[in-house]
Amino acid sequence: MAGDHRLLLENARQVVLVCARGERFLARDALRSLAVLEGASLVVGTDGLIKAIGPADVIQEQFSEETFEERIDCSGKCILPGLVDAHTHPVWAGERVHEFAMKLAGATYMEIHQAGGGINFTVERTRQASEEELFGSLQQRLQCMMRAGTTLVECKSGYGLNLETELKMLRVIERARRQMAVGISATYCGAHSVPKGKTATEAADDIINNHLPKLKELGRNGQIHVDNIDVFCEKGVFDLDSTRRILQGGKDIGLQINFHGDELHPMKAAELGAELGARAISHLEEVSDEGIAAMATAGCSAVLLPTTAYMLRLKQPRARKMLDEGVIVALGSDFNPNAYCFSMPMVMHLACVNMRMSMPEALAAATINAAYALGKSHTHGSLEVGKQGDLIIINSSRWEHLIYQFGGHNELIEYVIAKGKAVYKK
Ligand SMILES: N=CN[C@@H](CCC(=O)O)C(=O)O
Ligand SMILES: [Zn+2]
Repeated sequence: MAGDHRLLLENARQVVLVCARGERFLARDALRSLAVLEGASLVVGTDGLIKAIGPADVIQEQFSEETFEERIDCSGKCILPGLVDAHTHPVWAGERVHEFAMKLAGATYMEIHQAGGGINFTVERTRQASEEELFGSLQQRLQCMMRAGTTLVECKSGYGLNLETELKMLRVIERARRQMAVGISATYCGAHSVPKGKTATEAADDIINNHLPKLKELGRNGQIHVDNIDVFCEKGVFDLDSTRRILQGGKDIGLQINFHGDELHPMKAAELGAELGARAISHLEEVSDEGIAAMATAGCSAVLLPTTAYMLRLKQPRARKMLDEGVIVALGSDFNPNAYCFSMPMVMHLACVNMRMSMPEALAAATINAAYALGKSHTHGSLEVGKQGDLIIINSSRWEHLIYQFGGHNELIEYVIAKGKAVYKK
């Protein structure tokens, strides 16, 4: 049914704006409490953007003569921004549940990786998979993420390593970006592992001389849109020098730098990222004090991944130190065959319990700061007039239940809305 506006959400107990003054991220004292309206309504226009937010009686008065394609009574419920997942690997084929058993029995991530398991195992299966098969599984995975409240997600390639399969993965991500309601930030991660038969230097040369020029060409003619460049900077994978060359090459063709660093060993990845103007660095379990300070000064966000430290029983990244020093902290699910988790509400819960973040810090990290990590916080990550109408409605009178009820999001989330249209309804 056509209307003057797309959606009216009426009389919510709480509308969690997250921020209300056009902030591009929240850090330090701004994280003490989030902007929340009580007894409020929200309007999304036919363009999918938020048109108005305010006290329920004011909105009722202001829009009394207008019509809406859909109206939802939110009495007793909370409205929050759609969640932003700043780090996922959702395109792959094959099964690695057997590796979970190996890890439970004591094997480390790197022992499995060096024995040909881990990323390289998934690379072989993904190379063999058809584009159709990869798209089908990606679609299902993204639907599971949306069901858990995610409306913007970063999606990496990186299980191809050769140009042919990396492009196949990026085409699959591009198809999802065009066809699905969820917002996607696409990341080229051809340096996720050193392919068999090559050294890290040879792999870096191949990426710089062959992969990046092809990406530039495909981006120019509108075939594939890639936002970010990623490298797994790790002992036994890509060293600091190769990482630098690849990231700089990506930056030179206009990509945002957003890479894996200081996960299993201290690599000085944070220092490198700050120097290169990286938008984000993920993991950081082993980051140095100097690296934290450099990231804070450079406005380089830290994408923390509580599922990884939990599943691999690693030491937790020092979220408190980063927050205290003014680093922009974001969160991601790290969905991949090693960390099989679709749920940002569970990620926020783990961040609170295991990394000692507060609930406002965790929600900001999973909304405005995650959007910042993807270079999209001017359009996503908070409920403000002019931003995209991506939001969730939960059946609870306080927003904190979304974090508190561990694994309870399926019961709590009543609607997931993207650009003002319900993409999930309980
Ligand atoms: N650390 C590197 N990459 C992934 C793991 C990928 C895999 O094991 O398949 C991560 O972020 O956790
Ligand atoms: Zn990752």
